[in-house]
Amino acid sequence: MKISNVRTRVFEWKGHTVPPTAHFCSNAMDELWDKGDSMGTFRFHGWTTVEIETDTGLVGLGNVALAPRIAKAIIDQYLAPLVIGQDPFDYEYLWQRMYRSTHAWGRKGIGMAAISGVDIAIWDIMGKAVGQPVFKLLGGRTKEKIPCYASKLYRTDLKSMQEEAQSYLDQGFTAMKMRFGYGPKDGPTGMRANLDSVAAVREVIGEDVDLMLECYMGWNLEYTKRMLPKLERFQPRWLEEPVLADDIDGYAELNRLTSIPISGGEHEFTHYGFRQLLEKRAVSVVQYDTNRVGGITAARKINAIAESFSVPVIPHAGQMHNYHLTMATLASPMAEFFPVHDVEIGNELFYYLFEGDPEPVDGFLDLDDETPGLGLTLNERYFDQFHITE
Ligand SMILES: O=C(O)C(=O)C[C@@H](O)CO
Ligand SMILES: [Mg+2]
Repeated sequence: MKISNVRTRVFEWKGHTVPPTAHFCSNAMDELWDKGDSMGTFRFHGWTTVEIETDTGLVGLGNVALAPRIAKAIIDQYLAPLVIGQDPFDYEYLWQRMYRSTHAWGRKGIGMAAISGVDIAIWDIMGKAVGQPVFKLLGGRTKEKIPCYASKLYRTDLKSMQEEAQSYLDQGFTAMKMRFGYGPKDGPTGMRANLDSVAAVREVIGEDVDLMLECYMGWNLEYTKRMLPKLERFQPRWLEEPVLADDIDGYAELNRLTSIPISGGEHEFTHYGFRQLLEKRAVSVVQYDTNRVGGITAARKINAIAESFSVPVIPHAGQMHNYHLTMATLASPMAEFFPVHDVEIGNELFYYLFEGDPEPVDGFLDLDDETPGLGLTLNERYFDQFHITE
């Protein structure tokens, strides 16, 4: 079997979006004097799809969620010529071919995200070719079902956050993630507002529900050090991405300081990047996203390294490319789940573009043993609400 064609498309949402309010989610722009629309750079309102065809008529579907027009250009100009004419089962060779030939500029960021999209499509083809779900090629079923946590709870008024938290309890979730709205520039008042929001959510969910706290790189080392002792009484499951992804020593320092597990990796790339994070004991929870980190070929290597450090892997974002790895990996105890709702920050856009993701029932997801590949197709129902570039 040979790869005969690589088709990329960019889908940019032009439908209704819910505008985020001020202090919606702390993020890396917050420390600048002119924040402007600070969440602007962190919205995901576009996606690149990668459809890889074979001479046997199979089509594998991959995707990239970062900088979609650039991802498309990289795949069209650089990566497609490297995989066309090749056997998709030579996936390790193809990954190395893409990685090494783009090494001067591709190792991290959008170069690696583009490689991820191609790699995910190749794994989809392999599953379809042998008539097996991808998780069966990765180690098979390590759990009866995948526990998942509801991930939204952006900072709004406390009553709305409490109602939202209650709605996840009502749906059967026993774990959820909330976002902070304030950071170093907001002073003691912001610090108090951050603590009040955690207290408000804890008040509703009690002590027996896992609560994850997301900073999205909107804090700094000094601020985080001051926050950690104040947060300990809420017993969070983890504190996520407190500082910039590049400050690996900062992560390591924080992780040593506190009983709260520090999590990260959503903005890290390849097994080389994660080896560094793990060797430095910088994170207590690994959170790569398969469609950024180097695809399934890189993610499975990271899983093996993390297992050897006894660090759990709980990928960013849920979604099928991550769920298959989570199902096949004992070191992955649960998955993130973005609740389905109107398009807002863009995490939920996946459901408008793709079909096939399992719906959680009582806080658990399952994957079908009979659906070959990743089990994902394009959802044409909303195509008229996207600007589509071939
Ligand atoms: O879900 C996460 O971990 C994210 O970082 C999502 C991002 O949109 C910030 O909330
Ligand atoms: Mg995150």
